[in-house]
Amino acid sequence: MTIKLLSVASEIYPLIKTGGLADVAGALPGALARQGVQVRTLIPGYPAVIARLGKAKAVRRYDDLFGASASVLAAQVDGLDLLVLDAPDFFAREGGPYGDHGGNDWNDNWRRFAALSRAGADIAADGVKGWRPDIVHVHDWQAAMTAAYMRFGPAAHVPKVVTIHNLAFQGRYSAGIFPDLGLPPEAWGVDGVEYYGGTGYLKAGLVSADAITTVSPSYAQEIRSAVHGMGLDGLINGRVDRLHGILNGVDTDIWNPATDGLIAKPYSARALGGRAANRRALERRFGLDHDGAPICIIVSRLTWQKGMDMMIDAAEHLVALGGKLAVLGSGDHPLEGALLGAADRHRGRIGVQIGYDEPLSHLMQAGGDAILIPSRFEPCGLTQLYALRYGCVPVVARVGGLADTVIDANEAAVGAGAATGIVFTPSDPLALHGAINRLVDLYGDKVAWQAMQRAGMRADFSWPHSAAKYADLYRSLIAEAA
Ligand SMILES: Nc1ncnc2c1ncn2[C@@H]1O[C@H](COP(=O)(O)OP(=O)(O)O[C@H]2O[C@H](CO)[C@@H](O)[C@H](O)[C@H]2O)[C@@H](O)[C@H]1O
Repeated sequence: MTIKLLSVASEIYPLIKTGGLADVAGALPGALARQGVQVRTLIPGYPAVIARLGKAKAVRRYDDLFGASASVLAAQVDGLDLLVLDAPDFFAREGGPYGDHGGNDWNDNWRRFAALSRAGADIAADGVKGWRPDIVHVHDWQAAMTAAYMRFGPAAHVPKVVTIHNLAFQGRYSAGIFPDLGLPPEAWGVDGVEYYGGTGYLKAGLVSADAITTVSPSYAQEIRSAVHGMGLDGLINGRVDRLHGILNGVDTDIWNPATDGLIAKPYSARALGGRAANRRALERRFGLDHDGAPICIIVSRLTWQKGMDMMIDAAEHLVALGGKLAVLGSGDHPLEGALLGAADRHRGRIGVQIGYDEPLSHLMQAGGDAILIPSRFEPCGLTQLYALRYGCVPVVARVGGLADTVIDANEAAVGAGAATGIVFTPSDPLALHGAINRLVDLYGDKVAWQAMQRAGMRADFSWPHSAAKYADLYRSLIAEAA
């Protein structure tokens, strides 16, 4: 039996992306189709989305959705079956999906994402033009309230899955918004949307879901602890029988060094020599010296989560050892400034580009020798998966999905040809320095290094395995609800 699934997300690649959530929301529908799951994805009608719609049909209209007139448009874009919440009052704005160009969150985000979630629950209840979902899968706090609206409304019987991509973002607001959310009074309370005296969107989703998933097995364990649970560990432990860790995958149509049109020269594990042209292109792009020293790359949000504050010292250390560094990212302004300062001090050795540049991220994976990911926590991490596929050796902290996907180059693993990267713990400056020492040493041993590159390129983190796990989960929840 084909399963009809409504996915609700606040971003989706290739239409709108600020991070890994978009990659997952964009790749899962195709992977799930091969598992007999037909996905339609509800997303907000940001300008970038509306611009791509072409011929779209209004399949639902609202005169007053949290004070705005809105409609749901159905369209196919790049093979994605989309339902777009077109609500210009909420989404037709200059800036990013969550805030203005200056990085300030919109102050009506509570209303914008309650509206998205309300629309999701309405589609779950009524369907659109005869299409009714058998199950609803929502992503992160921006969509999590869908599960609460469903639970306290006519779609209560439809199974709901909430996926946590990052517990650090929870959608916490004051208690004062509750009367405007349009939920019944019984939704207020410890088993509902109330969260430490305020309103918690992700929390409301987690208590309302039939299954909670997160994006790696290790992170599923870690969030049960106070250190990584970010205030929700009690709730998560109480629902542990409903908790699943399913690893993200790589969209191998987009991330394939043999066919990638965004890199200087395609290559494969058998013909690694092709990387040299990408390496040179990367050096040119970042103004790095042309020499044989290892090039480390960073493609990341520049934040505390990603351990980027540790990178300022670590960059000095890498340069002192003769290495080079190319950074692409944006985020905390002081960190951006500090990295630019390091690049100024070390011309030819450190290059920094502040901003978001999808094509450049491909060239970096293809030309970099190693990618540095010193995250303090990492629900899954996608850049190490792309790196593995591109023969760019990951140097990662042993947390979350990083721990689940990279095999450390200890003596035994190197001897067995199994090593795929360098894994260090804890996520602190000392251990990061140690990892950089190991990286520079290992890079000097060309045979061991290439063996590591090839082992990483052979590792299979494509979507079929994970999509099968999601499909099994959906089938069991549908059977349970029947
Ligand atoms: N400046 C830039 N220019 C171009 N591309 C850039 C970029 N900065 C980042 N990217 C890209 O954005 C994505 C980031 O994905 P990650 O999984 O690493 O982290 P993120 O923290 O956003 O996602 C959260 O959700 C995902 C999905 O579940 C989890 O893997 C992760 O652990 C969790 O923190 C990658 O595709 C990367 O290439």
